[in-house]
Amino acid sequence: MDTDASDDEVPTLVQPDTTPQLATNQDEEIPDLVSTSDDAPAAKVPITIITGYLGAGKTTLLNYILTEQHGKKIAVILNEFGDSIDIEKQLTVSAPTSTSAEPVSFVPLANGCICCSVKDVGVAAIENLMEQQGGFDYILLETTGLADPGNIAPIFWLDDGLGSSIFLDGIVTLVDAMNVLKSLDEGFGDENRKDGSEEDGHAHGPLLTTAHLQISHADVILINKTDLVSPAHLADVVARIRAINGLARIETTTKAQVPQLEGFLLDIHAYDAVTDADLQFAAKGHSHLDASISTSTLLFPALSPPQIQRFDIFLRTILWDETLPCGTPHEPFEIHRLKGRVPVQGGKVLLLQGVRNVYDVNEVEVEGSGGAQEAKLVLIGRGVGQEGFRGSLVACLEGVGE
Ligand SMILES: Nc1nc2c(ncn2[C@@H]2O[C@H](COP(=O)(O)OP(=O)(O)OP(=O)(O)O)[C@@H](O)[C@H]2O)c(=O)[nH]1
Ligand SMILES: [Zn+2]
Repeated sequence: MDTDASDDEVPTLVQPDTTPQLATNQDEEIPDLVSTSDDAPAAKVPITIITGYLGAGKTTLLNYILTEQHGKKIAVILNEFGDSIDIEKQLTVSAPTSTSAEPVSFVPLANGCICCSVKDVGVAAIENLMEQQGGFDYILLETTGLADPGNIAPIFWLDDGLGSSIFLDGIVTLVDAMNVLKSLDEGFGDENRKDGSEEDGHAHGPLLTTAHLQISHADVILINKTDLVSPAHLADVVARIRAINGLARIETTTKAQVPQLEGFLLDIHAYDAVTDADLQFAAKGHSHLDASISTSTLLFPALSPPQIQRFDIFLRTILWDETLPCGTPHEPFEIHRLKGRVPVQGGKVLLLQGVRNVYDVNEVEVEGSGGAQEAKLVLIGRGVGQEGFRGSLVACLEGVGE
């Protein structure tokens, strides 16, 4: 992809397979295991994607963040026009000031922030905007209510080698406490809704809705509008959402007022290091509370050095081919998010991150007894709770089929 910031074209949304970043299934090479120890280039601007079903409170959250004292100069980017509320309304009255092919409007906001709107978001488009307006510390991208973050996140989750001036910090999903269970069960008015019958004529199991996609990909989930529901209903909502996404941090809010911005919503670095704390919510095994999407955790012993390659084959096959390798029969599945910490005998740990078919493995040195710890691999998606995952992993690590 051309990342030249002077490029006049605003790129359209690109899929992982057209973007030379990290490891994708178009790049059949085994990704290098790279150390994270080398110096991170300074002054990269974090981008947080804010997603959520229609009316969940995305704009309310943006306004809250912008009016809080955060000491940051924030650029807000909306990837749609034509909503009648607050920020969106201002957009329609401002004149385009950009030289890019798509109309872009800037609106000054409180705290020296700006707001702009791009029809098609892309890294080069955003880098352009930053260059024109200058000096921003943070970018918030509000997606449309029916957006699938699994299509958006890989665009911003870029290889360091591309030298981008922005990096994906995290995905925040707003959920409407009153309506979310209905959205999960019915997917009303939902363009991403997938039920049993698909083009290939196979049944793919229970209904998958936009609400599922937005929850399964999230790093932070705000269950908003708690003033409209009873404590019992709220408890049901929390349990259902935790069953879908065992990795995200969950907070309940009214008017999207989070207790803390820094380190909770902003600057969370959800796509770099994987800490034990990041994996603490994901219980052993998996839950059946939601029929469509679940979180499943695989625990296994530290790898021996020759098993690193075998483990990578396992990862590549489940993420790129959506099949279980090493001779394991399985039902259809799809993986939305993956995180893991996998110790290797001798004191290294593999830190794993994945979104859809894009993944990254970082090998880091650890102090002390890294090799003695148990490995933990957390998968979020459809069909990830099936027993075959464990058998396939064990068979691959044993070298079956080599
Ligand atoms: N009762 C209640 N209303 C809320 C809460 N948070 C937001 N709202 C209201 O819900 C409505 C929708 O909120 P928005 O912030 O516009 O939601 P959105 O996700 O940006 O909506 P779209 O952009 O249309 O998808 C507005 O009228 C808000 O004032 C809350 O916690 N409780
Ligand atoms: Zn909105």
